[in-house]
Amino acid sequence: MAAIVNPDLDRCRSQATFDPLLLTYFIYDGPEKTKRRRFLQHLALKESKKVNDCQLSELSKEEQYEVALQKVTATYRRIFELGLQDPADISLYRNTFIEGHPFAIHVLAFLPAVQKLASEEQKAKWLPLIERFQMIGTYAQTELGHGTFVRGLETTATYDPKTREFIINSPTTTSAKFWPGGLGKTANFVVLMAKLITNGRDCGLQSFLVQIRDLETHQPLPGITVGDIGQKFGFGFIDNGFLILKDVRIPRDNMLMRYAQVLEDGTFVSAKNDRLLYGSMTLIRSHMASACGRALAMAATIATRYSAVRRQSEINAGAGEVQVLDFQTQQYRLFTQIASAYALLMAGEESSAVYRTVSSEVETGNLQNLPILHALSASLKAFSSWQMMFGIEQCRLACGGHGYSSASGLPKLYANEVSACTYEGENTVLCLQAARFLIKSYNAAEKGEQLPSLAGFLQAPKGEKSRLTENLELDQLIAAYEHRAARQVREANSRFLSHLNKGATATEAWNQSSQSLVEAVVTFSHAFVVRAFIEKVTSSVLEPSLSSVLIQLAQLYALHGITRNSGQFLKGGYMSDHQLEMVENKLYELLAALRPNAVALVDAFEFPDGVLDSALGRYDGNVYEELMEYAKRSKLNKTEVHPGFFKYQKPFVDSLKSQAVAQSRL
Ligand SMILES: CCCCCCCCCCCCCCCCCCCCCC(=O)SCCNC(=O)CCNC(=O)[C@H](O)C(C)(C)COP(=O)(O)OP(=O)(O)OC[C@H]1O[C@@H](n2cnc3c(N)ncnc32)[C@H](O)[C@@H]1OP(=O)(O)O
Ligand SMILES: Cc1cc2nc3c(=O)[nH]c(=O)nc-3n(C[C@H](O)[C@H](O)[C@H](O)COP(=O)(O)OP(=O)(O)OC[C@H]3O[C@@H](n4cnc5c(N)ncnc54)[C@H](O)[C@@H]3O)c2cc1C
Repeated sequence: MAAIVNPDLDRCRSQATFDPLLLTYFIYDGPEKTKRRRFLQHLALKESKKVNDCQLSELSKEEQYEVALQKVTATYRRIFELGLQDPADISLYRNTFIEGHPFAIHVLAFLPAVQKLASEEQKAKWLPLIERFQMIGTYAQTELGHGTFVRGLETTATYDPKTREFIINSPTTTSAKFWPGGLGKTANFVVLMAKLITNGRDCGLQSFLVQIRDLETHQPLPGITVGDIGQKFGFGFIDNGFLILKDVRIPRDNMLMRYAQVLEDGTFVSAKNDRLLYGSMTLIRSHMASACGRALAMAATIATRYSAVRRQSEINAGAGEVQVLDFQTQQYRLFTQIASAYALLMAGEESSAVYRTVSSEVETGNLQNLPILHALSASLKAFSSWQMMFGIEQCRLACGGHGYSSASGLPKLYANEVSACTYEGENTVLCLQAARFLIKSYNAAEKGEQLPSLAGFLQAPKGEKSRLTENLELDQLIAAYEHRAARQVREANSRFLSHLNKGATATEAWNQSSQSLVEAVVTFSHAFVVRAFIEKVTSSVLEPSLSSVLIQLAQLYALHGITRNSGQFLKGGYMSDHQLEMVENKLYELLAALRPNAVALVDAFEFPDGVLDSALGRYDGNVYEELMEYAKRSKLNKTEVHPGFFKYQKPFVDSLKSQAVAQSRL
């Protein structure tokens, strides 16, 4: 029997001015893909329940690990049985079946690292085993003492030409590998980043395939000390681990030799470009805007549906309590996050497309656009994970007290997803990487050189004024963001030069201007996202009813950024006070205009309830019933009287009672 839908939520749905199904097609690339998506999600949820129906977030870390392992093995068993081949189908099926699992780094980093860094011969030998999970691996780069500064890694791989082996060592406490996902208990292989030493010479960082556990007994091999790193902020289902290597010998052939090689006599042949070694990091970074957009879309769905169901306080005295979604402050909080989710999803599509283009160029030996890909993937990874982090928290706060309950699904979403600000490169550090590209491009532009299109905005004439009017022209919104970015890059460059002129070395001057550089990179990414959002909406063939709502959403995204950073748009008189006031007024108008469409905008993401895993975000809006059920399931309710009552509480109360009696007798 179909569940009765909460009438407030039902009414919100009926108020929509567009057909959400058309928006779903727009998000997921047409009716065919949407149909397939629904089919796979339905199948995955049904089968997942059969394997184990418990909620991971209700379990201890050890239990989470075990259930996640049970589920991920069942997932892949089914993926093979179903014959799924398309990576998009596989990740959709897996991510619906299970929210997270210990094979994540095997799939996301170990496999791509071998694909990218191994020679053809090595790939032919290892990839079939890796793809069929006969080898399960992780990407072991970070050490206790170094994550960011990769050149500072201390693990050594010393070549012994007599035996044609590398001898791997962790020479110091800080050289222990630390953090790799799946290392603690799951992996039997690692792609290991280590300093290559051959013929007595340090040849810098290289990658090696190292077996760490026996394939049958799973015991660590001789010379290997390995384990889990313990409780974390989130990601309880992944066994991030540590690894210490002592005189571990691997054959010469286990160095991943696509780009650099060590010959049998120990001669080192260097790569055409050392940075190719960082390829799997770039791959993940390039796809992270989409992943962040998805996470924010989940949070926005939960908070928006709940805000349609939740009634509290009156706007007009005596007229009854209103849906909290009717408060302008709530609309501001939530609609700006819905807009951000869409913006990140579109920007993610764009950055994945850039990744595909540049990586196929790299495959043919053309490295010309590698710096562009690095700058874009690094800066967008940082920007989108920061926006997602801030956005999920806004959604959680927008749910009031119930947002603090695990039943809302929001605490675990935040705790898991916030790690994206750190893994694959700490955000600030990645911004500073992108800053190198922007500053170089800026100086090239000053010399009148042609710039790649990504940096083309730096060539815009200075001293322009904004021509944005009440019509909120989309080209003027892009122009405003690109003007702001160009100005921030120029200012950061001036700071850098002024420190140089005062006698600082280049690296000191860079450090003294680094906050300014990071801010410039944030404005650059923001401009990229605004452009990607607007271009995707305007270049797609859409029903007018849908197109007008998406344009409103893109305008809201852009206006929100202007009001939050108004100082930067006012600088140099680019925008006038009058324009800024107009922007604020228009933003408030857009909130009211989007109100009838809010629920449809999040419904269109089509997150199944089983994926949202939230009492507040249920499609049927039966929030209160589910919250009560959730409370009743609390483990503390298993007994009417907790044993702690007799162990601690009663003796304590009784002791005070007898003391009081004793005192009253004095
Ligand atoms: C459908 C398709 C599906 C596809 C699937 C796709 C996947 C989908 C993904 C979805 C995800 C959701 C699920 C998540 C689950 C959990 C996952 C958790 C995973 C966590 C894994 C990790 O966490 S794993 C460790 C990552 N650990 C770092 O991330 C270290 C940061 N640290 C550095 O990255 C370097 O250390 C740092 C700072 C650059 C300095 O390195 P350094 O000192 O050597 O370099 P310098 O600063 O001197 O720079 C020297 C020159 O190299 C240039 N350059 C530098 N990097 C470059 C590069 N990558 N490419 C090109 N060029 C590069 C630079 O631009 C300079 O160029 P120039 O000189 O011309 O300016
Ligand atoms: C959930 C999770 C999963 C992970 N999975 C893996 C994995 O599978 N494999 C793996 O190898 N690693 C993994 N890591 C490690 C991760 O990649 C690193 O933690 C990350 O790259 C940050 O490096 P760090 O820890 O050394 O931070 P640090 O660099 O020590 O950062 C501390 C502070 O110093 C600042 N800082 C550092 N250097 C600079 C600089 N040059 N300029 C300005 N500021 C600077 C940072 O901005 C930050 O504020 C994982 C981490 C997490 C949290």
